[in-house]
Amino acid sequence: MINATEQAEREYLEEVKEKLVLAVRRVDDAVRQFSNELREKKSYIHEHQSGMDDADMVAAEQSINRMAYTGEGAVARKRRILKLVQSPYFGRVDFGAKGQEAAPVYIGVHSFMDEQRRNLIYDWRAPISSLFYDFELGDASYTTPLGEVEGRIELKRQYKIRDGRLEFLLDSDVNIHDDVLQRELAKSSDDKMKTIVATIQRDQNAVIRNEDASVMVIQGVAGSGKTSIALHRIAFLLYRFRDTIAAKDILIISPNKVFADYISNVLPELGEEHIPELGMEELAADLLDSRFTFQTFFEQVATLLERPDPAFVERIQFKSSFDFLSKLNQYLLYVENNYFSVADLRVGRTVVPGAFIQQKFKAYHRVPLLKRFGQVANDVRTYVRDKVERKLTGGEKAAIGENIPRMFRFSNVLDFYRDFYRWIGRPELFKFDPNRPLEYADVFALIYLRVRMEGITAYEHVRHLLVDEMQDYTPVQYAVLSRLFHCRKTILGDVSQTVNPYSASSAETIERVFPQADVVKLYRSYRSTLEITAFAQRITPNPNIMPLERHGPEPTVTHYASNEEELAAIRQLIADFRTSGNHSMGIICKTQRQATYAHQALQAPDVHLLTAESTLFKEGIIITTAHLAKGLEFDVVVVPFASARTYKTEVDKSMLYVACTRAMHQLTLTYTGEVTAFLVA
Ligand SMILES: Nc1ncnc2c1ncn2[C@@H]1O[C@H](COP(=O)(O)OP(=O)(O)OP(=O)(O)O)[C@@H](O)[C@H]1O
Repeated sequence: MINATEQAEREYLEEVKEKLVLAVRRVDDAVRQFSNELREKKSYIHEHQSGMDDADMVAAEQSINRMAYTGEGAVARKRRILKLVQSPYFGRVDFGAKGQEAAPVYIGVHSFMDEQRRNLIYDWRAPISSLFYDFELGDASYTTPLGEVEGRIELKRQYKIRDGRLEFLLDSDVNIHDDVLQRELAKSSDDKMKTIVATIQRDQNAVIRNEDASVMVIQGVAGSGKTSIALHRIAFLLYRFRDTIAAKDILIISPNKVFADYISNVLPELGEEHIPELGMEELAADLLDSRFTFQTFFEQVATLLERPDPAFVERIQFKSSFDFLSKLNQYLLYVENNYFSVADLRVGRTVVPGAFIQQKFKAYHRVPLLKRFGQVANDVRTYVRDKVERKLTGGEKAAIGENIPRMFRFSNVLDFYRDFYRWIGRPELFKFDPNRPLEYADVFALIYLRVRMEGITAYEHVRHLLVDEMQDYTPVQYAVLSRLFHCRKTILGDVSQTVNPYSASSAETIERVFPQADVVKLYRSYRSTLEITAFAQRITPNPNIMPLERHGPEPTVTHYASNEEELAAIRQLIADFRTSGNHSMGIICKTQRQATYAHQALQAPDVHLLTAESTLFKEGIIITTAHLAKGLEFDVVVVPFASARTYKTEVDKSMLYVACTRAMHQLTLTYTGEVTAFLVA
C-alpha cells in the first residue's frame, strides 16, 4: 500500500527528474552551439589568416580558448546532472528560520536549480545541508559565511533512489540515520571504496566541515571511517573554497598504489576531479634526487617479519623516536656554531678578514647552511673589488667561490649524517655500505638533513596535504612533511594498526611535531559485525571502541591436521564464497612468501595475488599480506596459517589484528599445529 506521503514524494520525484532531463537537453543544445561557433571561428581564422596581424591572432586564440573552456564546463555540468537523474537526492529537512514557515530542503550529491533559479536540490556540502547531519527534529541552526541561522526542523526524511526509482523513504523523529546506516552497512561491499554522503554521522560531519584547523589529526579505531571522512573532507574543502583551491592543488600521500587505486573513485563519484597522489617512497626518491637506492617500507617490514635481528630493531626504534628528531635538531645547531672554521682569505694582495666572513655567514642564518656559501662568496667578492677598485678576474671570482665552502667541515649531506652518529657517540647505529640500499629508517633522516641544510621548495604549490596511515610514519618523516608542505594538513590513522610496532606513531607523537594540531578521536566502528569486532578485540583490546549493533556469524578458528587439509578447507571456503551473495573475499597472510605459496597452491583463474608491486586493486577473490590489505575491506576474510609458528612477535600480532579487522561480515581463521597465543583468550 502506498500512503499519501509516499504518493506525493513519488510524484515530486518524477517532477524533479523531468526538470533534470530538460536541463540535460539544454546543456546538449549549448554544447552543440559552442562547437558550431568554435568550428566557424576556426574556419574564419583559417581563411583570413594572411590578413591577420599578431594581435588579431592572439585575440582569436583567446576567444577559442574561452569557448573550449565554457564547453568543458558544460560537459562537466552534464555529467553532474546525469548523475542526479539516477539519484537526485537522499535527504530532506523541512526547516523554518525564526519567524518563517518551514520549507523543504532536498539534499543530494550536487546542487540543481531549475530555470527560475529555484534551488531544487542542495549540494550536501552547502551550509544548509549540515542541518541534515547535525540535528534531529526541533530547534536547529547552521552557519553560513554571513552568520548563524536559527530555526526549527519540522520534518526529516531519507530516501534511497536508485536508477531513478524510489526504493524506500523513511521519516525519523529520533535518530534518523540508524536504520539507513544499518542497511548500508549490511550490504556486501562494492569493489572499491564508496561515498557515504547519505549517512555521514554527526561526529564525522564535524571533521568533514572543519574549516579552521591548520593541521587535523584523526585517530580512529579500525573501520571508523577515517579514510572515507578524509576524502569527503577534501570534497568539502574543494566546494567551500572552490574559488581558490582546485583538485590539482591537493596531494594525497598514500601507503601504496593498490590503496591509491582502491580509494580513487570516491572523489570522482562526488563529482570532483581526480586528486594527485604520491607514495612516501616516491616522495623520498624525489627528495633524494634519486642519488641513493634505498630499502622500501615494505622491505623493512618484511625483514622484521622474517629475520628480526635485534640490532636492526634497535636502529629502527631509535630512528623512530622523538628523541632522534630532537638530537638531529641539536646537531644542526652544533654544526651551525662549530663547523664553519673561518680563516683570513687571501685574494691576490687583499686579505679578507675571517671575522668578516664569519659575520656574513651568521647574517644569512635564515638561509639553509649549504646554500649560504654562494651568498657569502658574493659579499667577499664585493669586499675585494672595493679594496682593489677594479673588476675581479674570472680566476679570482672562482677562487673565492671555491675557498668559502672549504672552510666548512663537509659539503655533502651524507657526510654530515654519518658524522651525526659520531657526534652522539653511537656510530654503530648507522649501517652504510655504498653498494647496498640505504636502510629505510635512514631515508627520511637523511632527507631531513638535506631539507634543513639545502632547503627544498618543490612542493610549495600544494594547498592541502592528506596523509593516510599516519601510524606508519615517524617523527622525522613528519618533520620533513612539515618543512616541505606549509599548507593545511589532514593526517589520519590508527596506532593499533601499525605494521611495524617499533616505529609506530600515535596521535600524541604527531602532536609533538605539530603542536597546533586539532586532534579528533573516533571510536565508533562501522565496518565489521559486532562478532568480528569483539574477536579482534581479543588480539588488541581497546576499551573505548564502540561497535555498531550489527550481527553476523561468529568468527571461527579451525585446526587442520596437515597443510593439505588446511588448503582443501580454504578451497571449500572459496567455493562457498562464489555461490554466496558476497562480492569480495580477502585471504590475508602474514608474509608475502605465504601469500605466494597460498596463491600457487590454491590456483584458480579468479583468485588474484596482490603484492607490493601491484598497482591496481583487483575485484573478487584476493590473496595478499596484512601489510597490503591495510586500509582495504572485504565481505569475507580468511586468515590462513594462524599458528603459533606464524604469529609470535609483536609485529606478527599487529599483522593479525590488521588482517582480522578487514572483514565486514565473515571471518575464518585456519591453522595447523598449535594455534597462535594471540588467539588464546
Ligand atoms: N557514516 C557512514 N555511513 C556508512 N558507512 C560508513 C560510515 N562511516 C564509515 N562507513 C563505512 O565503514 C567502512 C570503514 O570505513 P573506512 O575504511 O573509511 O574506515 P577507516 O577508519 O579508514 O578503517 P581502517 O583504519 O580500519 O582501514 C567503510 O565501508 C565505510 O563505507
